[in-house]
Amino acid sequence: MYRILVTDPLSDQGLEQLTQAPDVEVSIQTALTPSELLEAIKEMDALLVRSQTKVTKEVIMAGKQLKAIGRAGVGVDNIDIPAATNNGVVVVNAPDGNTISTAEHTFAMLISMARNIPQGYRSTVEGEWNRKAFVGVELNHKTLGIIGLGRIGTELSKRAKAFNMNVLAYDPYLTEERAQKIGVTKATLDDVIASSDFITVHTPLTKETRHLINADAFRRMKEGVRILNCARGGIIQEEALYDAIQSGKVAGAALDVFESEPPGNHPLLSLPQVTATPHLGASTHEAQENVAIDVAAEVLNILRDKPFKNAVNLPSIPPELVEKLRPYQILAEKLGHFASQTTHGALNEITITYSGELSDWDTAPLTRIVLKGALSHYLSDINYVNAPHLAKERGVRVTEQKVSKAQGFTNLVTLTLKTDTQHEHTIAGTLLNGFGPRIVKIDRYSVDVQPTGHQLLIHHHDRPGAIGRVGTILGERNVNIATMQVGRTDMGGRAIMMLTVDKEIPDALIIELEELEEIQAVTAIDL
Ligand SMILES: NC(=O)c1ccc[n+]([C@@H]2O[C@H](COP(=O)([O-])OP(=O)(O)OC[C@H]3O[C@@H](n4cnc5c(N)ncnc54)[C@H](O)[C@@H]3O)[C@@H](O)[C@H]2O)c1
Ligand SMILES: O=C(O)CC[C@@H](O)C(=O)O
Repeated sequence: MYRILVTDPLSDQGLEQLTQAPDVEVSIQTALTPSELLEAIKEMDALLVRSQTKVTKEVIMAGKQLKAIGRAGVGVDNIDIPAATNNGVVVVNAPDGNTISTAEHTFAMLISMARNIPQGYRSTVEGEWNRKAFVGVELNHKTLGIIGLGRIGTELSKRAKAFNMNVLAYDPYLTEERAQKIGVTKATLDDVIASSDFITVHTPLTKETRHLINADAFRRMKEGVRILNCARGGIIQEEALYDAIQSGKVAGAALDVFESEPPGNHPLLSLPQVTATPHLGASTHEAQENVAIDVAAEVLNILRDKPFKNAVNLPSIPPELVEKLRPYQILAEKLGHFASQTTHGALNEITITYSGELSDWDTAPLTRIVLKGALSHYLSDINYVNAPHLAKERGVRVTEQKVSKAQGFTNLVTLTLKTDTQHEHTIAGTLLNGFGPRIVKIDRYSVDVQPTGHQLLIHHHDRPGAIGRVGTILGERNVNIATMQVGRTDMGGRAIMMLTVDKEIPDALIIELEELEEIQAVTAIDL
């Protein structure tokens, strides 16, 4: 039974798929204090939040069973992503469901700011009829500068164009081709700052975007510019905005978000030029239903070990690549596990070489799987999310190589592992069309081993009777040999046996085998 904690209000439709799932127990506890949250998270497999719950490192550490955090919305700045990654917790969001609502909200704020609708409303309900005080400006032919042309920025640009506005867009990832397709002018940040009548930000809050709009930026803006922030508090420096409004440089500001929420008695709210909403961008029935349904489905997929798409702390993989890589996942996992059980000493370095058809693909997801397997012998809490991080933290150098030729195979994955004892160990595997994964090389020896079940890797001297003696001892101990492979470098030299046996080999039997004169080392492997 999976236990899911929901700590912010989520739409009923989203929750329904959780409450009706036979393998899920849902606990809805909104408005928890930080210490109550630390207690409530203890036994939980997943946590679902919107933007109110602060998912700190302490919360993540307290969630000993935690596997997934779902954010019903886009921004994940209320979640400590590095802490989640380090603890192997997948963070997923619902990036698409509230795009239209937030773009519409931004546009609503843009028009209402241009026409002083909130101010006019307030004055009218207070009994005044002041038509002179609220003369506005048209949007027609004005320039809207959009900083961050992602999902919301793009939707907003369509609405602005419908109102005959010129749209300038700055986004470091915006290509000329995409700008043309959307029908906006690709601009530099300086251009947007200096040439716009309205400036709106639609970026995430990052190191680069924190205080992107600061006193210096306001100095370079047009007189009478109007500013919007329906993205994240902190992108605009609030004191600088206050000063720019007071000086007359900025004619109006429409804010849905603040550096600290709720903003309380914020100086900006005392200015008549400022209109504000309480983080309402995504607050429509449609958006809340969309994001809750999306994120609940994603979290269920994670818990049930099914594919999921919107992970924030895992690289996103295009669907066509997921399909291509899927058959290789088992091979990668088996090779990693094999390596973890047959490498002796502390791992210093692992090189993963992808050859043949694999050399043309993005193999980073396979590398995560190999690493998870290869380090699983040393680290109990390792998973796909934290494997690269834990490898780095342990000082394991990871290198990925691509080689077009695959030594006679269509594809080949080769792991070369080096330990602190200067021991170097190589394992190579391939995916045989129709037959699944095979280990085809162990150090210098060519083999053909199906990586499954209980196996014995025996290093021995190539002498008559060695194989027979191993077989006799196993037979006497009632261990049936299912398959056997022998490899040697040269006649009478070093050799290996790879046996698949029908049951787990006890330690005492390994010691007994190692006592045979021809045997150098015996390793039991479970795959
Ligand atoms: N007010 C709300 O209720 C509400 C609702 C939804 C989303 N949001 C916020 O709106 C923002 C945008 O959401 P989205 O879904 O469009 O995200 P998105 O990821 O689709 O778009 C963000 C864009 O910002 C660009 N960007 C990143 N760094 C930049 C920089 N330094 N300068 C310029 N551009 C930069 C990215 O390239 C990307 O195109 C996020 O901060 C999100 O949290 C707020
Ligand atoms: O949960 C909300 O309503 C806010 C969502 C919004 O800020 C987001 O980033 O998706």
